[in-house]
Amino acid sequence: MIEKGVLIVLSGPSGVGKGTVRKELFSAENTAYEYSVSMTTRLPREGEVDGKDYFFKTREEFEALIERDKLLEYAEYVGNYYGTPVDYVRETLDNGKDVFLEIEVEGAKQVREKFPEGLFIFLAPPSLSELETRLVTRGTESDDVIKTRVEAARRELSMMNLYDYVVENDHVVNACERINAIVMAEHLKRERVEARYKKMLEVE
Ligand SMILES: Nc1nc2c(ncn2[C@@H]2O[C@H](COP(=O)(O)OP(=O)(O)O)[C@@H](O)[C@H]2O)c(=O)[nH]1
Ligand SMILES: Nc1ncnc2c1ncn2[C@@H]1O[C@H](COP(=O)(O)OP(=O)(O)O)[C@@H](O)[C@H]1O
Repeated sequence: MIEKGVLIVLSGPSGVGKGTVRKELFSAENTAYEYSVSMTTRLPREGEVDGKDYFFKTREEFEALIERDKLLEYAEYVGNYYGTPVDYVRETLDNGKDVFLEIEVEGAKQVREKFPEGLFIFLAPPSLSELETRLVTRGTESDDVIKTRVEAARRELSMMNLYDYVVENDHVVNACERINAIVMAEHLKRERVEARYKKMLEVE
């Protein structure tokens, strides 16, 4: 029987660097995780590819997916829906591969309820003022929106104790190293290594 993969959920407040850290993790040649491409109703940005960055859907299509129970979780974020395709996640885990989700906190909460055996990692900023600086430097939001995001971040930060681990995103490479170490430790915990070791001894 194949061991099931680990469902890794990376979440945290807007602007903390989730997308940046995720891209860095997946830029490595030998990434051990499968990235679950999300569904969204937001319009593609320049350079974004359907099926690679997101599956771009109309609101009607997205609502039909909700109706048909095709999403592991979904949330409305700044006027658009975002959600995780449940069939892909289940099939990939069943094939023994780790699945990586990079989602906002409301969605992560839903996954926690449906999938408590997941590995929940909260990406935290070094400080609230650094978070604000990152939102400003990203330059994708107006001053008003940034203010709302920082307020929301206060609430979101209080949710970090619901996670298995908190990783500080001081430097992107450090955050990636910490995440990889956590996943490796989780595998050890789940005794996959022991099982493999036993198998090796059987073969020899
Ligand atoms: N709940 C949920 N959130 C998602 C999903 N995919 C992406 N997100 C989050 O949606 C938010 C907005 O994503 P996006 O529009 O790509 O903008 P950006 O990541 O802020 O540049 C981010 O916080 C993502 O982590 C998903 O499938 N479910
Ligand atoms: N460790 C870091 N140090 C400094 N800036 C960072 C770091 N991680 C991300 N950033 C910057 O912060 C901004 C927000 O990052 P982003 O990945 O879009 O956040 P999120 O996906 O959590 O909303 C971007 O301008 C990004 O380049």
